[in-house]
Amino acid sequence: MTEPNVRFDQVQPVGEAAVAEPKLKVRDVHFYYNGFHALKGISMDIPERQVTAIIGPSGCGKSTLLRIFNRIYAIYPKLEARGSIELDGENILDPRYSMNRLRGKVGMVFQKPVPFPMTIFENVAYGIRHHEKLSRKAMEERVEQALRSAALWDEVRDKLKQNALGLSGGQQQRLCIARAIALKPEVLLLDEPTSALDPIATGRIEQLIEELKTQYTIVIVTHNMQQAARVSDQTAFMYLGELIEFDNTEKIFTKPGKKQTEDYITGRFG
Ligand SMILES: Nc1ncnc2c1ncn2[C@@H]1O[C@H](COP(=O)(O)OP(=O)(O)OP(=O)(O)O)[C@@H](O)[C@H]1O
Repeated sequence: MTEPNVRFDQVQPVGEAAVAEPKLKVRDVHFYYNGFHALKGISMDIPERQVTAIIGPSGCGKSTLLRIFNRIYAIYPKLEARGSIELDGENILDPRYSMNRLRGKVGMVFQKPVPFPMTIFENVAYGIRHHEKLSRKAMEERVEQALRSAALWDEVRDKLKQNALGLSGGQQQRLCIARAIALKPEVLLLDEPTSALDPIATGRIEQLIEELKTQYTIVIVTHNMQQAARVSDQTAFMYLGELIEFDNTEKIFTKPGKKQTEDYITGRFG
């Protein structure tokens, strides 16, 4: 394993998508799975209250990068991240940045909806209780607000005490989004959030992403290039652990700057 010998403030982010006030500043990030070099010097600026999509062929490191943004890897031994990721100016990879604080600021929704085997209400309330002590009334308001933001309230308002596992796949995924939103995060990470859903449920989630970006900085990993083109403002194309190109989504899909990007979006590989 080689130690990258750089000063992070000297590393320039890739692409035109660099913005004046990024929410997340990623600088020379390397990631190792038990010695396997999975991310190779990623630098990018993720703009606030916009949707940034990460695309690329299977195994290129999309999910690895996304998971670093809330340091999920830290719960596993032998996984190691190098470099820096500043969230509002503070390096979240620094072990002194508390996990609890990070989880409050950066929410995550996974590929397969995984509601807890408890009531719909409790699914949303559970995480809040770990972070805050609210009165019953305040908790009810917070849960309702989260379910409304996730465009699920009207469908579940009369069955909050029913088990969440009885919801459809699309509803379960919106519940997982509500659960993440309930903690009032600033950044929302979505790891292929619609890959287990039918086209109608997918459309609802895409519409929801459009609405949520007025309040949250969203980063989405998707295999579906049409989806990246539809929902995102910026797109990052990765290949073999490297960030090849990062630019406005329209530019990436109409006039990519790199041949590898063009080959990928035109279906020549991947
Ligand atoms: N737990 C792990 N242990 C060892 N290697 C891993 C682990 N997870 C991922 N990798 C490797 O790291 C690289 C990046 O994986 P990652 O899951 O981030 O890719 P991806 O672009 O999200 O792929 P996909 O689109 O197939 O989900 C791959 O080579 C993968 O085999």
